[in-house]
Amino acid sequence: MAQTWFDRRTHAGRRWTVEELLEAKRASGQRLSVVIPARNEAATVGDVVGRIHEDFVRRCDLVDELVVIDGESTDDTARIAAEAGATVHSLAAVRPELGTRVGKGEAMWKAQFVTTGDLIGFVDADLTEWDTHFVPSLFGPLLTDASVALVKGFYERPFRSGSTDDPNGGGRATELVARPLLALARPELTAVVQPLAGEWAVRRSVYETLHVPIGYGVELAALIDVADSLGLDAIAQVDLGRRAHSHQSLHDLGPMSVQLMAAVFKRIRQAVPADVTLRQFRAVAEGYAPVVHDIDVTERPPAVQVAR
Ligand SMILES: O=c1ccn([C@@H]2O[C@H](COP(=O)(O)OP(=O)(O)O[C@H]3O[C@H](CO)[C@@H](O)[C@H](O)[C@H]3O)[C@@H](O)[C@H]2O)c(=O)[nH]1
Ligand SMILES: O=C(O)[C@H](O)COP(=O)(O)O
Repeated sequence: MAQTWFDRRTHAGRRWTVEELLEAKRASGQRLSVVIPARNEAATVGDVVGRIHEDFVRRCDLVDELVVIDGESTDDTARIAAEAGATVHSLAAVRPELGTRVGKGEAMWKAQFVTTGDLIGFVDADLTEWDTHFVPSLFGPLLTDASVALVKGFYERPFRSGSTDDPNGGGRATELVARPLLALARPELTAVVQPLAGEWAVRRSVYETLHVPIGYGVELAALIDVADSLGLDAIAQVDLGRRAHSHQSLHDLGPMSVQLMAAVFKRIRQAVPADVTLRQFRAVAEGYAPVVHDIDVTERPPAVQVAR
């Protein structure tokens, strides 16, 4: 099943020219939004926003809205993103009556209330090696095939830190958590090459029906829920080439992994507490110092169920 899907639904990047996609967009009358969730990404957000703005907002009208959801950054992320051409919304200012949780998924959920595109594409703000063709490549299957609801990007993932430069060493949470979880819980999704890719696109009409984990479970949840509700064939994947990002520390991937596991557990009807405590240990001179994380694994309801 997984291999059959892979053969049918895997596309080369740059398969469609921008002109072809502009034509498909005009013919279908659809509007496109690009959403960039960003929390303390002052070092990279200007490059990500600026280059997308230049290629697809200023030079042509492929992208109708370029939006950054600023997740309570304490650095200059919001100012830099606005200067580079994005419309910037602070997480807390979007539908404040709904409250605010800090997390990537929260930003992507709230993005639904400040965008209008029929198609929504997500791009991470911490990219250090990437290309603007990511954007048309992700929208290509949605603009050209009405049966596709969600498109995942995939790519080579180097791991670069200090003197380490391993061309395929990136994606620690992907390899140690997401892939094994899918192998156990949803084997039909194991042909998704990068299940955690932050670069993906979805039809609003589908996204607004999904429950959205407030943290890093957002990608796994969307994959599973779209496969369950619309079938595997509603998902496509596109080869984006190479992508590098700023790496989190191993210990910071612990809380992320709890959120990934919680999203999958909930989808196999395994009970999960609303708040999870993760306890890590650091060796110090006097012994071992515990580092305790309280992790929010709640989910937001489908946007269609939220009163406007
Ligand atoms: O509270 C947060 C945390 C992160 N982000 C942004 O989300 C993106 C990805 O976050 P990051 O912390 O860099 O995650 P990664 O370590 O890159 O995690 C990978 O794996 C995650 C789990 O699936 C995915 O959500 C990510 O997109 C994917 O890049 C970046 O633009 C962040 O600024 C927020 O907007 N709010
Ligand atoms: O997607 C992942 O697995 C996490 O973002 C970690 O990626 P990294 O190991 O390349 O930092």
